[in-house]
Formats: sequence, C-alpha cells, structure tokens
Amino acid sequence: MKFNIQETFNKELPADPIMENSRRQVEKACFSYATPKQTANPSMVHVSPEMANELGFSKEDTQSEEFLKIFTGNKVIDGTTPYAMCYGGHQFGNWAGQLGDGRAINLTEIEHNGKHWALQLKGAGETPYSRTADGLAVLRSSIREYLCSEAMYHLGVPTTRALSLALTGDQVLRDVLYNGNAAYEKGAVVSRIAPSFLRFGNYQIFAAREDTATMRTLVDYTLKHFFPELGEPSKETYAQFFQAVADATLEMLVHWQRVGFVHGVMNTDNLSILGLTIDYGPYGWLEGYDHGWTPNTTDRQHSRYRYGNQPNIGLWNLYQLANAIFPLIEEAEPLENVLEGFKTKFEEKYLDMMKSKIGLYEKDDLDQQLLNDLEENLQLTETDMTLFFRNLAEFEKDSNDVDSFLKIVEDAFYTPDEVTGEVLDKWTLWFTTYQTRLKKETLSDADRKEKMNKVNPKYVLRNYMAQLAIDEADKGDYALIDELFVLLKKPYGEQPENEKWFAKRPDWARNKVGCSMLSCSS
Ligand SMILES: Nc1ncnc2c1ncn2[C@@H]1O[C@H](COP(=O)(O)OP(=O)(O)OP(=O)(O)O)[C@@H](O)[C@H]1O
Ligand SMILES: [Mg+2]
Repeated sequence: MKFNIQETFNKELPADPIMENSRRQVEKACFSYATPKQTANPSMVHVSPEMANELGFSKEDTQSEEFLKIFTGNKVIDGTTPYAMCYGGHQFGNWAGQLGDGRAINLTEIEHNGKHWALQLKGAGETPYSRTADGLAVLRSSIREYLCSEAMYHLGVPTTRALSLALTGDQVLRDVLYNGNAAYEKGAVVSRIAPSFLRFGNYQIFAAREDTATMRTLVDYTLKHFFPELGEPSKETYAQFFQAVADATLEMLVHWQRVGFVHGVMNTDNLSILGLTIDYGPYGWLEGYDHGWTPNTTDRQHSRYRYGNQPNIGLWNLYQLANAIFPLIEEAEPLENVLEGFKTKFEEKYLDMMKSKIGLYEKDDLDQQLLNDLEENLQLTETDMTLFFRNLAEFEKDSNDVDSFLKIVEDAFYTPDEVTGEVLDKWTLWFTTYQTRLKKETLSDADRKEKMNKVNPKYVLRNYMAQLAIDEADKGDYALIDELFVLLKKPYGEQPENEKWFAKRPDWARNKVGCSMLSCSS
C-alpha cells in the first residue's frame, strides 16, 4: 500500500517530550506520541468503498493483510509516529480539565487528489490521556460510529468519516447501564478520517493553563492549514477565524435539525473546529418529533443536549471558545459581535431550512407562524419525523378533498387514536392554511415533491436499526451492517425494495436499551 504522507500536526506543533505511555498532565504541548496496542486476533468487518476511494486505496489494498494490520493498530505505517492529541473540555456545562485522545490515536496525515486527510483509530489502546479508562472501544459502539458517520456524509451533513470497522479479537469489560452489571464484549476499532480532528477543547486547554503562546501556535497552525483564505495571523484574522468557526458550527446544527439527528454529548471536546459532526457516541435519531428528546441516559435528568436545545448549546460552546481565544485578540467586541450575530443568523437559516422541508420557497410574513404551528402540532401526539416530512411531499395543492389531507401523513402517527377532537381540528386547520400558502408558490406539485425529497430523507439510521445490526454482529453475522450501509448511501432515493426500513419504529424498540436508551459507556 502507498501512502502519500504529508504530516503537519506532529511536524509543526510542539510535542510532549515524554515518550513513555503513562497517564499524565501534558503541558505546553499539542500531542503525545502513542503507539496503538497490538491486538489478539484482528479481523476486518467492513470497509467503506467511498472513503477508500477518496483516499486512493484500491479494493485489493483494502483486502490486504497490510490494510488489516494498519487499521487495527497492529502495524505502524513506515516513516510515521502515531500520536494522541491533548485537549480539554466543558462536560455537561462544567470545566473538566485535561481530557485528550484517551482512546483515539492519530496514525498520520495523507494527501490524495488535492485533499488532505488525517487518519485516526478509535479504540486502539491507552494513551497518556486515558485517565482511569482502558483506551478501548466495543463492537456495539463501533458499529454505531461506523454506520452513522458514513450515513451522515451521504445525507449531506458535515461530518468526520469512517474508513473501516474491525474486530480486535480482544474482550473488553463494559457496564452498559452503569448499574454494576459489567460484562465482556467484543473489542473493535474504527478508523476515522477527517481533514482534522481538532476540537474546541484543543484551544481551551491552553487558555485554562494560561499558556497563550502555545495556543497562538495552534491557532496560527489552524489558520494556515484550514482557513488559508483569511490571510496572515493578526487580531483581525483571529476574529475572522472565530466567525468562520461560528458559521461552520451553525451550518452543521441546521443540518442536524433538518435530519433529526441528536448528538447526545455536545461537550466542547466533542465540537470540531471545522464544524464537522464528531464523536458518534450516545447519539440518536428522532422518531417521534420531540424538541425535548435526548437519547443519552446520562443526560436524562436535565436533558441539556435534547434535540430542541442543540442550537443553544452550539452557541454556549462558542462562548467557551471565545473566552479561550480572547487573549489573542484582547478585545471583547469582535467576539461578541459574532456571538450576537449567531442567533439572528441561525433563525434565518433555520427558517429557510424548515420552509424547504415543507416545500416553500417564496417569502411570506406568515411563514414563521405556519412553521411554529407545525412544530407544535407534530408534538401533540407522537409523530414520526422522517415519515411525516417525506410523505408530506405527496400533498396536492389544488385538491378539494380536505379529508384526504391528513391521510397523506397518517402513517407517521404512532397512536392514530389520539388524532381526534382538538388534535384533529388543529391538523385540519394547519393543512388548510398550508394549502392556501402553497398557492403562492409557482412550482408544480411534481417539482415541489422533487425538491422536498432532496432535503427530507426517506431512510435514516433509526436507533433500532443500528441495534438490530449490533445484535446480529454479536452473533458473528455482518450481513445487516452491509445492508444498512448500502441503504444509507441513498437516503433520499426511493429504493422501493427497501420500504421495510421506511416505517415507524417497531413497538418492541420503544424502551429497549440501545434503541431509545444509550449511555456513554462505549
Ligand atoms: N474507553 C476509554 N478509554 C480511555 N479514555 C476514554 C475512553 N472512553 C472515553 N475516553 C475519554 O474520555 C473523554 C470523553 O469521552 P467521549 O465519550 O466524549 O469521547 P470518545 O467517545 O472516547 O471519543 P471521540 O470524542 O474521540 O469520538 C475523552 O477524553 C475520551 O478520550
Ligand atoms: Mg468525545
């Protein structure tokens, strides 16, 4: 296998001088060298052909012994020195100090077709940042990360990618529900790919330690490689950098809201500086449209990271980043302007996005109200988000059959019995208003449907689907992983042969661990 190695992070930034792989506080350095752990009996479960292609790996490459060894951490690529990054973070609103790549190890950076990629293993063993944990990942959480990152890519959501999913052959002890019932599970490694894995926390750690010099070095590095259009470092460029990060974060959040993705752990160590979705842990997909929903059992009490709160948390995290980089600018105003602009910008983009979900493109003062009413209605009884929006595209704007309006979306109701009386009246009113509003649009029904189907996915990785794939994989059968992987490559396509996945969550999955309840124990 050939790697066009172009390392920047470990070449241009200060390294931890200690080479020993022991847990410690690492100061004045952006990373520590760490070699992945040798594993008992590695075997490849799945490779993403699209990602392999992006990186210039042939099918033969991905089936080779060398590929298996490299992407399970059993062989170091010639001429490289793997490393773990140092970062800190606010977890659930509180500063948690140094965190760092406790189980992620960066292999190297490569270039292919003019694109720059960092290659990283998740679950590859201990690093100086492993704190009290083992540096490993289990098959369950690795399947979820692998399938979801590629699915998000195909949905058009900015994200880190995944190249491969492999078993290590080792057993890993996990207490899934934190209730004293620890059990052994199969160990796994996912290889992740992104232009960079830098997070807000990489900058915050230096601010917390009042190490402005190293932070400046890291920000200048970030500007040079990822925001070259902003020009040479200066106070102005630092402010523009913050604007660019805020814009990218906002963009990502609008996409999350569009597809119904709930990240679950929006700590500042899980927010990418490039606005990529990173860390597929206790995430979940909305089934019933519900602003209050969070998949993360660790967050049940306050639901800090609930669906409807993601934009606020994005902004809260940006405040923390602003505080961190303030010493480089020494003026609050430019940073405050960005933060204040976020709310207005988000409202505008969110409105446009929601309008596109219901097929409205012209301007109308009542659109905001129409959408507010829709969001309220969707939460009157449990209503499947994906089914509702996808089926809404069937609406006929000139139909006189008011009774038929609701029929179009009736599959989306989990408890159709509840759609009576006042609930029914509210829906009828909404559809009637919607029809009147649609008459202001110039598109034909067919054209509107085509446009709506490009923003409303038909297939998403429902929580129970990932769990089914996990249950089968535990028994050694990976067919469903591949089936879902292929399905989710065309989330907006009709795929009539796959209609069984275009359905409400089955009843058995309502309160099942892994389907509606997830913990950080991955
Ligand atoms: N099994 C583990 N061993 C060592 N460190 C861990 C382990 N699980 C999590 N951590 C560390 O705990 C911190 C918070 O974990 P979090 O769940 O956000 O991240 P993660 O899922 O490990 O990885 P990432 O953010 O890289 O996707 C991070 O510093 C992470 O490296
Ligand atoms: Mg994380």
